[in-house]
Amino acid sequence: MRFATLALLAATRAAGTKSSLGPAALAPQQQRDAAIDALRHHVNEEVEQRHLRDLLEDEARCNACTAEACGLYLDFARQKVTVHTIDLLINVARACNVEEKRDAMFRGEVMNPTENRSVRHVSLRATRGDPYAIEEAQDTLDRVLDFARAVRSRHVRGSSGEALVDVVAIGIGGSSLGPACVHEALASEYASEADGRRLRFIANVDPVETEMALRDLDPASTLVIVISKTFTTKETMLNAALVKTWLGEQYESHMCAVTAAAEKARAFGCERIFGFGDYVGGRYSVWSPVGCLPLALQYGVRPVRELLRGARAMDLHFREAPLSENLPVLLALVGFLNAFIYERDCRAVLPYARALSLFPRYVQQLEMESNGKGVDVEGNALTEPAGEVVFGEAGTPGQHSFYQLLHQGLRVVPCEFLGVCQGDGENHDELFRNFCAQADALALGDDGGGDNHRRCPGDRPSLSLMLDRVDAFHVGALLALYEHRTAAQGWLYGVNSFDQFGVELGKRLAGLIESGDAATASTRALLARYRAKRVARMEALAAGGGGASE
Ligand SMILES: O=P(O)(O)OC[C@H]1O[C@](O)(CO)[C@@H](O)[C@@H]1O
Repeated sequence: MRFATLALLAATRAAGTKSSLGPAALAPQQQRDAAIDALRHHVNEEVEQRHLRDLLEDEARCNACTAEACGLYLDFARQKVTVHTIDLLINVARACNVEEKRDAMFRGEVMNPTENRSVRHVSLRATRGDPYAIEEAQDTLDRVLDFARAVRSRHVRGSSGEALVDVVAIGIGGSSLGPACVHEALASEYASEADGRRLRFIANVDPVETEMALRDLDPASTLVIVISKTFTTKETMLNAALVKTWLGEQYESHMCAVTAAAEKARAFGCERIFGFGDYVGGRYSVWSPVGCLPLALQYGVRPVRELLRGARAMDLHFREAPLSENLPVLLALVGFLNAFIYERDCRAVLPYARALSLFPRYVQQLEMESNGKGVDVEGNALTEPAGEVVFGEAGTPGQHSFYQLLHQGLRVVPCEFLGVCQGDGENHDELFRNFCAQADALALGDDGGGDNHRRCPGDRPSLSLMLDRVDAFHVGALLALYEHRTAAQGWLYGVNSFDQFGVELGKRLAGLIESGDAATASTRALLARYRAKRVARMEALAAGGGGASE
């Protein structure tokens, strides 16, 4: 356990009772340090040594470790907490001004100081009367939905006069992961709304991705959406250029753009443009035309409205529920406890629902790009790491793969299990049994009948989150829950969750390589080999061979 602020704790104790140095008497940083030290001390003395097997026997404690909102039910009884730990965690949230920061975010204050931006994705799912609604965003949504209606009713035609039916969405990072995750989530429940339409995503600059996405699509009946907030992202621009060529000379009527840089989109050849403000970060943009346009084209207006309604319901809950019942805050506190106090570097997100199979990837960007920071919001080096390595996959296949490490490895990986109530038949029942059983197995463990090879130590923390069903409303609520959790956990860490300068360096070095100025001898050698192999392949082709045995 790290004790970066032990000195302050010692000073606090030396100065007398807790109340003599209570929160009100301390500066903000000291309040935070004191609250964290109190939590650390309690965990160290009263919780860490207690096995989850014992903690789970206390029924009152189990009941205290639940909360519910918007059709999502949280059970964190399998976390290494007592009822008192929850109180101390909430003290940490208060000392970090989580409520004040949340309110400032909703008011539209600058929450991203390094880029001098407000953070207003909540306004995208507001209704017109909400105090934090933005008229321009509401107008854009209306335009998006009108356009989707027109396309779906076959009134929008391509250059040859055919109606545009299938959609290819080109974008990367936040301009892809959210929309793709929701698309996958809705595919089964809203199959009849899709009515045979196809929605494909192209993110990776690997040309195989484009080839696979376009395979069996007809350019004459395909609408292409180039999604890029900046309209400068190299991968997206290269993929868009490839697809533009595939569309042929009359590409204009087949293309539209979603961007905050309309001029650049126009220069690329897109006339139909749906914008959004720079107050919406890429990874928080699924509620803008970034997500609403492809999803409304695929599933129609109603599911998109439901998605926004679910997210808005979570916004209201986040704004109004007391901290002890507030789902995003509780998730953030549990995450912080595991990462910061118990020093667990990884976290697994494990949906027991095929529909949520892209959710771990979505959360991965959301959290790792938001909270994977090395300095605090003022630029001071952090003394303890922020952010966790997030990974995961859907359903029982993981149990036959990486769960081995979860059960017996010495690395403890806190898990988040997502289960769904709705679902029929023996297979779904089995899925749900596994959702429950894995959480218990991790917590309880087993002595393996005295055989060390078979022994599972247990005492591995997890939480269980249950959705009533995977429909657009609950998916909206779920994504908004994780967005707010990410922001709240960022405030606990003290970082700016809304910039991402770390991703720039790799882009710059790729640019240097392009201009013949590779940064290291190792890279120069890799490039030389790459080029030599290409030359050999060309020579083999010219000589009539396939180059297969080069
Ligand atoms: O929408 P854009 O500007 O193409 O950016 C795509 C993604 O690239 C990133 O900036 C990271 O490189 C993400 O934050 C963003 O979601």
